Amino acid sequence: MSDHGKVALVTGAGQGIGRAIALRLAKDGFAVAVVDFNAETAKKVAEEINKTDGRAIALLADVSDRDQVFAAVEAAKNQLGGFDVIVNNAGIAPTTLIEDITPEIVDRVYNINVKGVIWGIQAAIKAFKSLNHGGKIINACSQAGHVGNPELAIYSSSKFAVRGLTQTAARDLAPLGITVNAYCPGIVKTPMWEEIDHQVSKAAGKPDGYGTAEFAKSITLKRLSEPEDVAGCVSYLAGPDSDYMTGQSLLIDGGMVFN
Ligand SMILES: NC(=O)C1=CN([C@@H]2O[C@H](COP(=O)(O)OP(=O)(O)OC[C@H]3O[C@@H](n4cnc5c(N)ncnc54)[C@H](O)[C@@H]3O)[C@@H](O)[C@H]2O)C=CC1
Ligand SMILES: CC(=O)C(C)=O
Repeated sequence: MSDHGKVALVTGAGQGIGRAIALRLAKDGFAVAVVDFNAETAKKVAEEINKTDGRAIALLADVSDRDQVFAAVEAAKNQLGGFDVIVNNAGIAPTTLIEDITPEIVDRVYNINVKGVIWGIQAAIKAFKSLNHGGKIINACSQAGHVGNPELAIYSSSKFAVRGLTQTAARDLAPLGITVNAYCPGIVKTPMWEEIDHQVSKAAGKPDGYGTAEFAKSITLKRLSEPEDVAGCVSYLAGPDSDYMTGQSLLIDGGMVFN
């Protein structure tokens, strides 16, 4: 309970990695705003936290909509009594073969994965400034933001953008006492990964599981990761032990990519 009394907001927290992060930050002592565009799953995760020792509220927001992100941060600040950490976790990952990419798919992925992070950064700055203190901004990147991933051109490029945003925001926001870092998972067992495996396997004319086996060949630690592996890294980035770190995009991918 090292961060008792602090407030964190996690987007895309209704399932998968975001859910694990919300549960972990609650365990660390944060009051947590569980944000998702799926009201039902967000409510379930908040209830899960409140049933144990934690404190959480569920908020509905589509991160691609700037006004909704600002409203969610404001609601978290008012209802939970502060604002210290934002985790811009929400993202989507449709497979995109280069020749089939359409303007619609580019807009959909960039509106959520890139603009959603920008709106989250801006909304957090506004909240930190109104409270006269700094804070921590944590963005979802990926190993796919370090190396181009096959069949994921638009997704991979969106995560390269998140890495760039993280570095620039770190430089711009340091004078305000705000640190900005990102986490870069490899293959995490979530509904997102299940769908990628299905699409990649189907495109290769193989049964489900083929895509996972292909990607997994490059995992040094020889296992896929659990959402909790990622949540542990985010717990560190949200807590005081990472105070002297900014602009970093931490690989937590079992050794798929080496810097
Ligand atoms: N699963 C994986 O292997 C990896 C995931 N990541 C990143 O981690 C983050 C979380 O991924 P997963 O948990 O696997 O995904 P997921 O698809 O299992 O869960 C994503 C959650 O975000 C929500 N969401 C999606 N679009 C939203 C929007 N516009 N506004 C609000 N909420 C929205 C969904 O409703 C869902 O609850 C993403 O940014 C993803 O790119 C990075 C590397 C690997
Ligand atoms: C989905 C993703 O970000 C991967 C495989 O790194």
